[in-house]
Amino acid sequence: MMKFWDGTLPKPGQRTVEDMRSVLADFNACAENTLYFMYRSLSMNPGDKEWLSARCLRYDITVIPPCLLGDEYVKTKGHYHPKAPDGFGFPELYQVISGEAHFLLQKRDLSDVVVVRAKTGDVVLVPPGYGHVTINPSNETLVMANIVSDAFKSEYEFYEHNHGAAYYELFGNVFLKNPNYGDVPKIRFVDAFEVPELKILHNQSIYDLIGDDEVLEYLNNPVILEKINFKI
Ligand SMILES: O=P(O)(O)OC[C@H]1O[C@](O)(CO)[C@@H](O)[C@@H]1O
Repeated sequence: MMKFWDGTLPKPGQRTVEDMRSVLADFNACAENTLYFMYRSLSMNPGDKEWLSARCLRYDITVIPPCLLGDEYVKTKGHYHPKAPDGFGFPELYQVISGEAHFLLQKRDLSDVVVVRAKTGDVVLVPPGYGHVTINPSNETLVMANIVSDAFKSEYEFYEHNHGAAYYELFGNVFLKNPNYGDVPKIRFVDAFEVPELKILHNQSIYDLIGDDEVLEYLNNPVILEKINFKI
């Protein structure tokens, strides 16, 4: 696997198949190895660390080796974010460092389900009010980075209770509706896109946004995204 971080890495959070069982298409799926590794709160130097912590932000890297769980591609567990004090859900900024990702996003009221297809270098902004699962639909390791507010706890209950997101992605890129959901919209498929007004650009490391005093403000004040009418 390529080197994805220059500094020392902390001990990662890990998810095994047992941690994931409640959200899998096949409850009895087996996997010997850890499914993914989460390196949280990374910074390259003390200045960046202080800048991030003063703004209550976090830079994480997640590594998801390829794996099939039964017929289903490996994925993150899935969660929603609560609302920020300004009344809009906390968003999250992602970038694929290497590999390929499908970001399966669903609105809380299930009025919209979107799959954002992203390849190496692509950026994806998860909008307020959307839960997210990241799928590795390839036979390469997916390495992705995110910057997110550190002022909230992820909410897993809905995904656990409903045995995953509204759809499962199976081998051959087949999306299967999760039978535990009622009526859900058809998936909208979109390619990852840039948001130039927020300096969110493909192939420009999101890490380089650290230190810019205005550009990541929407992560704690999501109303800013409302004002620029950001839509996925
Ligand atoms: O918490 P989950 O659903 O397993 O997803 C893991 C992902 O979420 C994050 O915690 C950020 O939302 C990342 O560190 C990681 O990519």
